[in-house]
Amino acid sequence: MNDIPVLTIDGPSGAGKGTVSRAVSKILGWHYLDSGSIYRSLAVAVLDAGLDLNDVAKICAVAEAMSLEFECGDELVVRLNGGDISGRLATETTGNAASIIAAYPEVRAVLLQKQKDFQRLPGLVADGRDMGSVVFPEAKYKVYLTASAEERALRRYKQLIEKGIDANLPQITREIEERDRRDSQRASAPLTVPEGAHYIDSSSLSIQQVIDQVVNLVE
Ligand SMILES: Nc1ncnc2c1ncn2[C@@H]1O[C@H](COP(=O)(O)OP(=O)(O)OP(=O)(O)O)[C@@H](O)[C@H]1O
Ligand SMILES: Nc1ccn([C@@H]2O[C@H](COP(=O)(O)O)[C@@H](O)[C@H]2O)c(=O)n1
Repeated sequence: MNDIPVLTIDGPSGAGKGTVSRAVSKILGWHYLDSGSIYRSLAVAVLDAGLDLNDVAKICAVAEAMSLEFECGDELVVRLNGGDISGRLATETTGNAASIIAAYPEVRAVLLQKQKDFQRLPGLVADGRDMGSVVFPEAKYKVYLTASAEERALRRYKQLIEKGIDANLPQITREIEERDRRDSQRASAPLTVPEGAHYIDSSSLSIQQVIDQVVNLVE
């Protein structure tokens, strides 16, 4: 435990955690941890190595060996072992593989310290599934951000189309529901509303309304 303030924003896929966290971290002048991008980067490394997604020992070895660099500008730039993989992180293939390997407690244990290391002055905004429950349980401010599965699927669909990535709405809805089920039912660090978290349902809120609520919580 130290005195560096942390704001955790947890919630299911497509709830707006990343969008809101990036904006709030800029307003506060705090650092930003997109923990999902760490799991996604590992998924890219594992898929590139042609590993079986059930081979926990080899996945852990890849997680221990991988070097990740993050550059937080307008767009997040992520380098895996020196190579820019930013363009590959947003796909549903990467997200689904990330969700499968994230269920292994051994994998989570390897990635735990890499996430804690982001806690630096003047403060940190951390988004993910277990930020307020496991990685930063002592965080001063906690938010649980959600929205209906239909709304989240629609947001993800529009986001992928805007990025020029081929997308199919019924398939995305199925995948989001499957990911919700896997992330919230796994035994290790499941998606949950952390104790003391401020609950926001953004289904009918604009991005700006959510940002304002979160900033008010801290200020
Ligand atoms: N309140 C909102 N109203 C409308 N669109 C939103 C809202 N919040 C976020 N979005 C849009 O939804 C999409 C998904 O948002 P974002 O990537 O921030 O979600 P996320 O919770 O970080 O998802 P993941 O955990 O899968 O990375 C983005 O295109 C974003 O602009
Ligand atoms: N703290 C976290 C963050 C992410 N995950 C897993 O990674 C998958 C991808 O995350 P996104 O936030 O980028 O969508 C997600 O579905 C989780 O399975 C996690 O377990 N813990």
